[in-house]
Amino acid sequence: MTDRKRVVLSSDHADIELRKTIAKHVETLGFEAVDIGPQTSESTHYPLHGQAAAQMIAEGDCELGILICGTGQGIMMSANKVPGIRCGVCSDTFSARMTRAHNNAQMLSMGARVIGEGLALEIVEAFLTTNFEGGRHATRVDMIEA
Ligand SMILES: O=C[C@H](O)[C@H](O)[C@H](O)COP(=O)(O)O
Repeated sequence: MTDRKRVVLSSDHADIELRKTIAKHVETLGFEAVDIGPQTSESTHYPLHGQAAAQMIAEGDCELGILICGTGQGIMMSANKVPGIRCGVCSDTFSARMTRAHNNAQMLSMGARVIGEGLALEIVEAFLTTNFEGGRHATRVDMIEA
């Protein structure tokens, strides 16, 4: 039995090695990494993977999620089609903090062809270690959901 928050990870073929490196980093930060693949770099379709990961959050299997595709855009759009999911694409740590603090995003998306590994790991840490501030931001997030 663990009380660590579960973080689902998925990607398309753009960079499965970056996803695996991030999964290890997620564990070192004290979270449980739930890496749902894919396991090979064979060309695949990002909507499948964005939707599968988002569904795990929507169903309560995981609290947070991290997605990777070439730009972070397509897999983010796919995740955001799942009701109740808020996923932001981030290429900087400020945005990663704010998408948690102000938007209560459960999912972070990044572009493996946009940023390098070092920055990706810092963005992940900023995202996972920031909490939603609530207050006026909760009113706005409720408006998104409505
Ligand atoms: O938003 C979409 C992502 O960037 C995909 O990773 C990208 O479109 C895949 O392109 P390709 O099939 O040329 O590797």
